[in-house]
Amino acid sequence: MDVTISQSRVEGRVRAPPSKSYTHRAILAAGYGDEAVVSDPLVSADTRATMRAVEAFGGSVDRSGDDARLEIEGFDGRPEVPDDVVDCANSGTTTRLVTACGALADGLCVFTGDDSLRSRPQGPLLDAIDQLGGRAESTRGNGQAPLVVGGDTGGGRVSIPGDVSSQYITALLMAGAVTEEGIEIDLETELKSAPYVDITLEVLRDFGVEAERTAEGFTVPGGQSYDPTGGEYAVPGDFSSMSYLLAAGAVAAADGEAVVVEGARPSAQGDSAIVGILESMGAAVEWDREAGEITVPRASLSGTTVDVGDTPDLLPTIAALGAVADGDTVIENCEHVRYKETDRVSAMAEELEKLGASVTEERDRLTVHGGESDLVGARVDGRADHRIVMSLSVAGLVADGDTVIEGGEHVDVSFPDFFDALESLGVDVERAE
Ligand SMILES: O=C(O)C1=C[C@@H](OP(=O)(O)O)[C@@H](O)[C@H](O)C1
Ligand SMILES: C=C(OP(=O)(O)O)C(=O)O
Repeated sequence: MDVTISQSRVEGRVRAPPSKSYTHRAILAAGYGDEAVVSDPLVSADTRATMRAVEAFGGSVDRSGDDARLEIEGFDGRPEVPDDVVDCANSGTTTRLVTACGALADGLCVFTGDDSLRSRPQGPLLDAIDQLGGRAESTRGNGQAPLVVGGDTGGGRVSIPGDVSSQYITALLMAGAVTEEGIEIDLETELKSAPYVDITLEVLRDFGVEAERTAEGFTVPGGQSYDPTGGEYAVPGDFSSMSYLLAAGAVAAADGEAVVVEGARPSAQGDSAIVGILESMGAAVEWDREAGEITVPRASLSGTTVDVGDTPDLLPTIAALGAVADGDTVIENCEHVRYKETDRVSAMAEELEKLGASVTEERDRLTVHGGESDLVGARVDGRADHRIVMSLSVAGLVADGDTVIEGGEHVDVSFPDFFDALESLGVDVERAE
């Protein structure tokens, strides 16, 4: 679907969608348990993939009502061998988290997904399962899905790199809790995307599961059960999704007006760093943490330097902001951002250039030379990647004329109502099937 964004001013209140990361974990945690309710979940293409996997392992997910509550019956620590191949669609989180779960099954599970998913790295997780005595293979022998996993793994000690994906650690911690022995994880390198493991530790704690950081990495004792306090788990708002709304306010709020984003209660999400990043670029952001509201008026932005080691999903947003700001915006420590739905470092460099921005791409650094020329509307490729689509939409608010973004439907992965949210803020959005 092509989406056309016209140069627009924005104002008003908008609610952030629930967190994708928390929703995935809560659904799977409920699956590992006996039964639980997940309230305020994100229902999107990616989280539906995790729901399907829980069902494939023998659980059930009741979405009746208005999707405000998921009633989940779990498989109680013993995943069944799925009747069929499990389709993880576009979701890296689903793939990694359910792969470790599949290693507990008494038989073989097959996990696959779309073209993008089947090009993402899974090798270190397969190797870890192998170290635990399970069976884990890539059908093409290239460390990518389709994956065949099983072996009734009982736990143990693994050594794994931390600089490819933190999701491997999350996957092992979640599965390790229901193994006999538990799992000790030794990190071979520095951990990238570390706050996502903090989210995992928070969700595990809320489901009554003990796990912790150690000098070498992480540890989770075995023989535990998943059971949230009061049988219910509430998902907080998503700061990665919020980043587009906040950026929209900073680049395009009407004179004397602001964008107010609701659902912004503090949590373990590293992507709440977007607030400080906007401030460092000159925006007068106000965050009422108790009310969970962030207010952003338009600002004359200037370039900044950001290390995205902890916050890879903010790279596209920061790159779009950099294209509007004056001076250089330097995004450092970003090699792992190349292993996402697409290579987001290249994708943002190439697509922002189509809008007239000047960008220098290096393996581990992206520099956007803002202020050299005004952005001009053009046809850009969303690369079938929700975050590229949403970030280019932010740039489109400022570009002179119309910006046509190909593949707008991919926002369904994490923020299905994204274009409705923009419209509610006053953006002129046209969707062509
Ligand atoms: O665990 C999670 O919920 C996520 C971890 C991050 O991935 P990596 O750990 O692969 O960097 C992030 O990019 C992704 O969107 C969600
Ligand atoms: C990389 C992302 O998700 P996943 O790894 O789950 O595909 C994302 O949402 O930006």
